[in-house]
Amino acid sequence: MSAAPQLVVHRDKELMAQAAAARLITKIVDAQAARGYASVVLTGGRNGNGLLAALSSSPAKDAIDWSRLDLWWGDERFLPDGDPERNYTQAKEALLDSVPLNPARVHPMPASDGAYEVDAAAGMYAAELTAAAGPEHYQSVAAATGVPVPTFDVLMLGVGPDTHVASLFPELPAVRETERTVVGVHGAPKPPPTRITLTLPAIRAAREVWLLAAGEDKANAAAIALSGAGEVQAPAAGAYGRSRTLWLLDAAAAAQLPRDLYPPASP
Ligand SMILES: O=C(O)[C@H](O)[C@@H](O)[C@H](O)[C@H](O)COP(=O)(O)O
Repeated sequence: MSAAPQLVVHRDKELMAQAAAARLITKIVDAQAARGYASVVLTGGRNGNGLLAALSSSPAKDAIDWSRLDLWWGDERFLPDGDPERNYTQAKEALLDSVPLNPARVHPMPASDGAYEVDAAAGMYAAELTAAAGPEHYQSVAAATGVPVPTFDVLMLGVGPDTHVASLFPELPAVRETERTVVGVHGAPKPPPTRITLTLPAIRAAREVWLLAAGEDKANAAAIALSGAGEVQAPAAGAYGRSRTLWLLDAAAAAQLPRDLYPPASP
């Protein structure tokens, strides 16, 4: 488990998106310089898509070799391919359709109009993750499950007002999962009710986990998750990386943090 979460608070959600995009560009460029490729897990939601849109408009995006970037998803709404509510559809619109990615390295989660119902579809994605976990990933076993997954350089997660991350909602079965890396979700409180999600063991295989929280509707969730709540009651509290856990907030989302947690450099 990484050390205590690091917090960075930005003035507002627009600046948070821009600064997080710049941070991601640098992380990807550094990973590609060090290992020849980078592996990133995207998140759905307004903050996640805001970051992608900010990245799309950044002149520095061309520093990334898009052909050597592996993209995965932390969760997906189990809807037909192309549905505007799918995280993959929204990521394509925000960024992916405007950069020269290698399609073989982009791994959307299965859609509901494919060959599998949601639980089997989740199993297929778990198998795809394991197949991608080559020898250089040998150490990235999703702890507790024993199942190999790729060594993600950065895994990003939006944070819901109820402290959910990916499609891991408080008290539902998926947040308690310790055997599998990807599961189907039924009856999610955030529509649509049927989803696919990485589990906490898979999330924790990432080198770095970045949690994105902007807006006053996230203030209570951030305070709960960062004040020692349990991961079943507050899934965001269980989202941490092997070497770094970074909370990227705006001032509104940080408003209820205990003063001793509020980073000194914040505006
Ligand atoms: O499928 C989804 O909806 C997301 O993956 C979900 O986990 C999202 O990131 C949070 O609900 C925060 O969403 P907002 O950033 O829109 O508040």
